[in-house]
Amino acid sequence: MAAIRVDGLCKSYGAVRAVDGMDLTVDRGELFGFLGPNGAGKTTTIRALTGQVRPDSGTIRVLETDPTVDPLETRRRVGILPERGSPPSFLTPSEYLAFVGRIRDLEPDVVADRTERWADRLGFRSKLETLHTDLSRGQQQKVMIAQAFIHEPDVVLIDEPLANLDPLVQEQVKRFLLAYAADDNAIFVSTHNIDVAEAICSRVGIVADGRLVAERVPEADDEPLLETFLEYVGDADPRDVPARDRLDQ
Ligand SMILES: Nc1ncnc2c1ncn2[C@@H]1O[C@H](COP(=O)(O)OP(=O)(O)OP(=O)(O)O)[C@@H](O)[C@H]1O
Repeated sequence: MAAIRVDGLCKSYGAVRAVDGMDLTVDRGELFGFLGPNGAGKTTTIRALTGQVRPDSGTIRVLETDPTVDPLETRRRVGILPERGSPPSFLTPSEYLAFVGRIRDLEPDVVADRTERWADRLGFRSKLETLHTDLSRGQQQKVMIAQAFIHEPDVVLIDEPLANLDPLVQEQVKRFLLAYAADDNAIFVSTHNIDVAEAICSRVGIVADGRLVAERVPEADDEPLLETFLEYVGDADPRDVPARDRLDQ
């Protein structure tokens, strides 16, 4: 049974067809890249996968649960790293991760143990008792990565995983994501960074105008992903459009 299955998903906002007949499947063990230009429908699809957006039509199953029927159960079982998410400014990483652990039904000593492991892995141990408001954007992103994985979910949905991280931490996070997916979990990574997709994803779906227009296995394909991307998406080079510079939202 697929970890994520989407069939014929459609969602419009007024006259804008944000998602228009999306079909995709992600199996356990896969690090699936959802690659598309600005406005292609990536975030709307992720929001539908987590039950935050109600589709107009189509079916979705995440770990065999329908997020439109049971969004709370879906959110309990998956990890979510939203693109613009940031931890509450008035809490410290320790307090926030303890809070997330409680919501996820984890024992306090398990949360404390995992908090320390994540703080060591991503290098924010010295900031565990500092209010988020006094942390840099990259340090906050590390805390957000920790909260997405703290309950060791079978499926993790990530919007732009490496935004705001320095190159060393990017490398650590890439390695972690690869190992985590290989351990019979499914990771769904939405990005418009073609280098990230090519470097870490076992399979890449190219999304344009609200639907999947091509799928590639970077390791097995001769054609560079950039070529395929341009073939389907036009002549905008996604390397020219870093997330923080986008103006269209
Ligand atoms: N709440 C909303 N109300 C109206 N239109 C919306 C809303 N959310 C998204 N859209 C529109 O739907 C389309 C798809 O948006 P979406 O955010 O899903 O794209 P995306 O692929 O995530 O883009 P980006 O890479 O820029 O984040 C866009 O045209 C966008 O303007």
